[in-house]
Amino acid sequence: MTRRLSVLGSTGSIGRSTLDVVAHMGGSESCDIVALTGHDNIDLLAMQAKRHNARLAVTSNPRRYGELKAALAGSGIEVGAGPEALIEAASQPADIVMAGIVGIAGLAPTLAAASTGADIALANKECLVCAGNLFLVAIASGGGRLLPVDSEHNAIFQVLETDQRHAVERIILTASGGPFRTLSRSDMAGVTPKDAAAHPNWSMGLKISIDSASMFNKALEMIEAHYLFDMPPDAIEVIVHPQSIIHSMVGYSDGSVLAQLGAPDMRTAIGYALGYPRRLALPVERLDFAKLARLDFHAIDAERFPAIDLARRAMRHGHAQGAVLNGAKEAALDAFIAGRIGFLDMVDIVDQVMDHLTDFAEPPAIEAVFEADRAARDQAERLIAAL
Ligand SMILES: NC(=O)C1=CN([C@@H]2O[C@H](COP(=O)(O)OP(=O)(O)OC[C@H]3O[C@@H](n4cnc5c(N)ncnc54)[C@H](OP(=O)(O)O)[C@@H]3O)[C@@H](O)[C@H]2O)C=CC1
Ligand SMILES: CC(=O)[C@@H](O)[C@H](O)COP(=O)(O)O
Ligand SMILES: [Mn+2]
Repeated sequence: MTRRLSVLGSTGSIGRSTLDVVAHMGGSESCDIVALTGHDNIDLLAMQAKRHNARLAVTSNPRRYGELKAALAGSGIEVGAGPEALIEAASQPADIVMAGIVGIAGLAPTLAAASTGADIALANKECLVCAGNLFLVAIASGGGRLLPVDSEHNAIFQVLETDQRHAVERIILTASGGPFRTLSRSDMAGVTPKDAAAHPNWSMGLKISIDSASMFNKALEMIEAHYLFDMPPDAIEVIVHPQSIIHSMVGYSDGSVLAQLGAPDMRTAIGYALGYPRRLALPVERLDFAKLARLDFHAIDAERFPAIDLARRAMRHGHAQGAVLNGAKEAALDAFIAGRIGFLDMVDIVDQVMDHLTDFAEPPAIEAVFEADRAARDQAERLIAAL
């Protein structure tokens, strides 16, 4: 089967893995590439567009238009730049759109893609974290399917029996624990962005890697699961599983727990979404259980990883509190990467911003999400400046 595919964020970790899956499709499975988008990595974007014979290549950074145009001159590939061109790329008729842009920057183009009725392969977790109900309504009114790509949510999607939804008691998200799984809180105070980006199991973009170290990644994933699977906050558990082999689990009313396992390679989750409901043949490592020998599990230490409690607070509060948490987190993460604040300052800042901004209503439209995001960033910036 040939499907028309657009990749938002094709130059990133998810985008590159997506195109690798496409390149390995065989038999009757293939994709025609409609649009590819990147931001600053113009050389790679142009190379991908040529290699995959894309119809359109767009950089969301308007200052890079000339470079992209020059790189694709004579190729016959249409070129665009800037936020409007990004929305236009996302709105092109396609059967499936991979949402692989990092951060809230992925929200507007993914919503635009959803409204065309395309299936959305959702890697970008911030869409649901910041605009949960709004995003689900956009998917429902567009008529396309929402296919989770985040490895934990993809795992749950794989083991959630649709006709047994009434019997689901809990979902259990696994967390690797990141590079600081065993570090004391006082030692975490001195870590650098490079230390924090060194994920033990997964090769990913810089921001999600650092979020894994602070467990803000898991916090975002709890909120993502809350909306995606319509689960109350108390039915969403997190367990540390250092090997990242079990990607997540679903617990049923008869005591059964179903899990999805696999090597830590995003191509499995991406391939599951691109091929759904069929399974593709993929060149990922096969698990050798004799070599693995054991799988470990530990409770989360909430004192060392307070981001988990912030996620529960955001879910219980509802409304725009996911956007507040994420906006403050994105501002604090940028400040940490820039060397302006320490690792532990990030969670303190988000905590304080969430305490301060509690009055936003349920966002009726994307503008209200951006308003909450902006307020959270402004408040976070004030706290960062005062440190
Ligand atoms: N990487 C992974 O394994 C996983 C990622 N995710 C989620 O998927 C998303 C993407 O993550 P990942 O691939 O690691 O991130 P990367 O940083 O590797 O890639 C991000 C992509 O977004 C583009 N981009 C950056 N800034 C902007 C902007 N302001 N506007 C539009 N596009 C922009 C980048 O372009 P350029 O590089 O050209 O500047 C790049 O194509 C995140 O939400 C992450 O949480 C979820 C599960 C696993
Ligand atoms: C691959 C993926 O989905 C990441 O979100 C991954 O889960 C990060 O691992 P931890 O956040 O559990 O360290
Ligand atoms: Mn994940």
